Amino acid sequence: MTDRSTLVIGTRGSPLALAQAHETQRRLMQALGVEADALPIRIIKVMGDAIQDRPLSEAGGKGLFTKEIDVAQLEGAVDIAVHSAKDLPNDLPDGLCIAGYLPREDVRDAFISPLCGRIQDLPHGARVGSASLRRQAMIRRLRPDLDVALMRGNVNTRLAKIERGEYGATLLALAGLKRLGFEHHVTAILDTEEFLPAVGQGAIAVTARTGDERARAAVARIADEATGVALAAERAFLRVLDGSCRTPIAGHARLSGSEVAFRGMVLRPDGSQSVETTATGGAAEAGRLGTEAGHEVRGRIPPGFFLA
Ligand SMILES: NCc1[nH]cc(CCC(=O)O)c1CC(=O)O
Repeated sequence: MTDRSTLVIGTRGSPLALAQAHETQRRLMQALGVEADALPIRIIKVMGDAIQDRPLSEAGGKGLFTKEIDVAQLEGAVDIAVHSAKDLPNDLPDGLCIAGYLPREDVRDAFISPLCGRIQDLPHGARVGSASLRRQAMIRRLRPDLDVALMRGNVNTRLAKIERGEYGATLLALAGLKRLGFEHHVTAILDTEEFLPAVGQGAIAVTARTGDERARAAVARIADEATGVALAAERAFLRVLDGSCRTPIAGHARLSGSEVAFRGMVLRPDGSQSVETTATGGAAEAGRLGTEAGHEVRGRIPPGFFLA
């Protein structure tokens, strides 16, 4: 266990992860009325940042962005950890829990290209880079003629690849671009109607040891209820459908008043087919809503759907 007077924040070392850790630190300083030195940030190296030459879906295993942080947290080297909700596996290891989510950033994807203003206007066969199976399938659905290629690396690296002309366009989460101050790189923001975001996109999850009441109470002070409700629905949907990390899945829940509206989708990797559902229900039932939506979609997936 670390010093009682401090709460050590664990994070990956990518620029976006650090921005998210600093946002968490800032919010905790304000909520708890303490200085930054009471909330030290400790960077932990993770496998997902080391592998840059292949899709992470081929690198094997879940939690490539979280495992080493989980270990540090369970050993007591860090007390809370800051994760992009999107990169958090369905099941946390025993002994860790999501203590809260920060208020969600914009959930939408951004289109970035020096060539044109919209995916629809890209030249025939243009090379579009993305590492996300969901984005690859969605792009192919809109434009089967494009050359959709793997693009790895953190947000900064990907923007550099566009600037060097290695790719004609890419898609990135608007949330990450905003947090890095890179909004000016955005060519167009994609409506959730035509381009459904990933489960958890734009949300930051803060984890703690299940038995660490002090850390959990601190995070509860900065936790956003509406984001928690939306994420309960989205993560429940993912849990039902994600047999593997090779499945293009999208899902987005929104809370208005006490009602949750959810939309979820699975796509064939080549974008030729998709199965989609919408559901609404009470906020208290968000998890069940997502689970039922998942079962409903799963029941309509044709045989061989994912084997494109
Ligand atoms: N998988 C990488 C990742 N994890 C979270 C974000 C962006 C921030 C977010 O969605 O909260 C990104 C980059 C991207 O998809 O553009």
